[in-house]
Amino acid sequence: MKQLTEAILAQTIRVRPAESHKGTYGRVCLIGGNAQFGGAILMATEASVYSGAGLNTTLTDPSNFVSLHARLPEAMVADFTDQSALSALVTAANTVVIGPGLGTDATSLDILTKVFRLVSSKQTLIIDGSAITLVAKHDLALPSAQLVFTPHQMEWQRLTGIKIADQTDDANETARTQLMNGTVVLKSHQTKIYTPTGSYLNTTGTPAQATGGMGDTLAGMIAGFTAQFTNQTDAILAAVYAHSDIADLLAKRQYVVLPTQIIQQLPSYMYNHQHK
Ligand SMILES: NC(=O)C1=CN([C@@H]2O[C@H](COP(=O)(O)OP(=O)(O)OC[C@H]3O[C@@H](n4cnc5c(N)ncnc54)[C@H](OP(=O)(O)O)[C@@H]3O)[C@@H](O)[C@H]2O)[C@@H](O)CC1
Ligand SMILES: Nc1ncnc2c1ncn2[C@@H]1O[C@H](COP(=O)(O)OP(=O)(O)O)[C@@H](O)[C@H]1O
Ligand SMILES: [Mg+2]
Repeated sequence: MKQLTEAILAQTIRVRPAESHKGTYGRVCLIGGNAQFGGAILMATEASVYSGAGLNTTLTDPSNFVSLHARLPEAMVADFTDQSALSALVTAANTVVIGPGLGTDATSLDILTKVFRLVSSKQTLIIDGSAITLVAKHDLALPSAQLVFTPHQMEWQRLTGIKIADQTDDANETARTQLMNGTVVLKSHQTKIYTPTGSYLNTTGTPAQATGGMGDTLAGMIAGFTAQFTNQTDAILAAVYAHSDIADLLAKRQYVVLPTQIIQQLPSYMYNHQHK
């Protein structure tokens, strides 16, 4: 297993070409946030916007529209039960993220299965949070997209049946290949990334990060990075490294690091680590 180093940042974060526009930096569609978990999709969306994705649309429960717009006027919104909006927005996206705060009821399952039917092989699909739990519970067939699962250890246990104590590198890599030809970001205090071209250990991170919404934020960062940067594996690795590296920097002076504080740091952090 290779160790992730700071080199992944400059390798991935390019200097923006002058001749460009918002479309150059990718379209992200984020789906989640039921009436109870609106904060999760808000944080994922904010992370994608602050990572620099050119156009961001959030499909969520309408009860989240006002809070999302009040915080983040840059994002567009639509009702996640609106079939025609879902179809148009998912189809137009480069990267789709589904699951933060989606919930696991019948409506959530219906939205997830519709999204699985809509995505195609050129799109990156990030499956997080409730969406992982739903795939596991209903044994859903996976679509042909560039798949990225972002489970914590219990979500990985639900998906693969491998108990947390038995989640060794060999077992995880075998489970990944049985599941799909995509990437697994297995989150813990030492996050590991299993990709079709190799496995990586993240070397950044702090217990100051152990707070609700931290994974939702990572899912949004992975969306923002994959939408903008060409090499999808590098984009995922750079997002994982940056998410926890920013937390490490803040934790030098803070007891706890909030997800939204990491998000606030993204534009200056990426400026400092772009390709020279
Ligand atoms: N502000 C919002 O809107 C927020 C909304 N959220 C949304 O809520 C939805 C549910 O997601 P979830 O992760 O909160 O719940 P679930 O899937 O039941 O997993 C928890 C169980 O797993 C266990 N566990 C074991 N190892 C673990 C590990 N390494 N990391 C984490 N857990 C670990 C853990 O063990 P325990 O804590 O009991 O020791 C517990 O039994 C999802 O859509 C998410 O996006 C949240 O993001 C919060 C902020
Ligand atoms: N002790 C820790 N050390 C380093 N990173 C941690 C620690 N605890 C949690 N994290 C990170 O926080 C995130 C938690 O993700 P997740 O459990 O999905 O949160 P949520 O669903 O509440 O947003 C992961 O990126 C994980 O690596
Ligand atoms: Mg989570």
